[in-house]
Amino acid sequence: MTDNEERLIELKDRVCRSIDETREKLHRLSQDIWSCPELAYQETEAHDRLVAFFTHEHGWTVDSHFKLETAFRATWRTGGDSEGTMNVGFLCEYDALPGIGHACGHNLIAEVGAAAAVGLKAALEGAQEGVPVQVTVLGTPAEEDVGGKIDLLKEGAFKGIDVVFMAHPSKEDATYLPCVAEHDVTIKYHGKTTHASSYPWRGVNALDAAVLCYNNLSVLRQQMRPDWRVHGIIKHGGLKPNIIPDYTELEYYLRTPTRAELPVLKEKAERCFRSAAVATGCTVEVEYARNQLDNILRVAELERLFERNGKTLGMDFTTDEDVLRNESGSTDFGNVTFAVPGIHPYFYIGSNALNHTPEYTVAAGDEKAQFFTLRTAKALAMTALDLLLQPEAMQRVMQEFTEVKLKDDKMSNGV
Ligand SMILES: NCCCC[C@H](NC(=O)CCN)C(=O)O
Repeated sequence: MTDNEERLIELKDRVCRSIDETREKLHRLSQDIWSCPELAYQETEAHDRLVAFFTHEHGWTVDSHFKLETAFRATWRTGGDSEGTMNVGFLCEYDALPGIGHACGHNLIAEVGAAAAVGLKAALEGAQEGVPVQVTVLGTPAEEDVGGKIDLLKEGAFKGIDVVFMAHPSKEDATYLPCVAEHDVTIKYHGKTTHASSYPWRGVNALDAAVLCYNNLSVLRQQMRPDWRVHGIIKHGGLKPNIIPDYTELEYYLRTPTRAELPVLKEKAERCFRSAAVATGCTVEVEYARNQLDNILRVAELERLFERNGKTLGMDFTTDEDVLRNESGSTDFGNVTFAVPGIHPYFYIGSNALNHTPEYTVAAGDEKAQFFTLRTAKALAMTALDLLLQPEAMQRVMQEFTEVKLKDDKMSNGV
């Protein structure tokens, strides 16, 4: 075994020990976020709690309200010249869902990011031979909405970060799950009110348009690729049965495995929106969210390193092809992966509950989740050490990142 390999093992042990030594503070952090669920862009308490956490940990430079009201940044760097310094990013999410609190376990995402960063710092600050590194923690709000990471990308918050890590609670350990491109769209129909019984023929029914729109999209599914998704709600359907609705509103999510396919689905969906207006005589407004979520650009080398570290800690990564191929969601982390190589693995938290259910909310606040959460943080920090101490591994990551980006560019440009 080479000296470097021995050094890597020692530093990985340090990471695990330091995370274990910080487990009480980390658990309190996670519990405080979990017990005060806040919606996208309204995560003020979570922001303040995380800022306080890093402020009280020595050595961090903390920027509160970093480019966004509820985003933050905490940085720590070893000495040495900035030239050779690798900047390793860890992301924290902390937004909850309406009505069901932390049903996606974002309190645990925050804990993983904080734990991995604290663990990596503790391991490196005591290292005899300096490893030039900057550890950057970014608090990224509103993943469940239009994506705070995308806003932060636009504001340059990821500039200078060489590799980025986060992890997401799930019902199993997975180095990767399909994370697809997604865009929110709001459809508004305008009609004309009249008495629904006395002279309905004099009205223009916006609810009819909404129902036709819903049905148009429901039949579109038969002509969609099986891995595309169209799903939504009628947010406003009218005021009273005897008033022909003159305004209705629907919100839909349109999803395709790659960002290149999304325009194709949008064109088909828009025909559904507009034909409902034609059929009823309504006018229609189609409004897309300011941010489109991109699919995750995968870097297999990062996944391989993470899986190897996770297995040494006992993580049991699923091999269920149905899960690995079909159980997809979206995340604004996808947009980050087109700017910075990164991984977004999933981790078991001691429950078989499904994300976005009240049962998952309970599981995300359960003490039982702590072991699995810290184990994942250790695996992330260990993977960062692989890159820091093995430049050839980082070179492989960058080479692969360049290749997959080129391949995506060609697909997006129809080349
Ligand atoms: N613009 C809507 C984004 C919805 C993102 C959401 N993400 C997840 O559920 C992943 C875990 N948070 C989704 O896929 O619906």
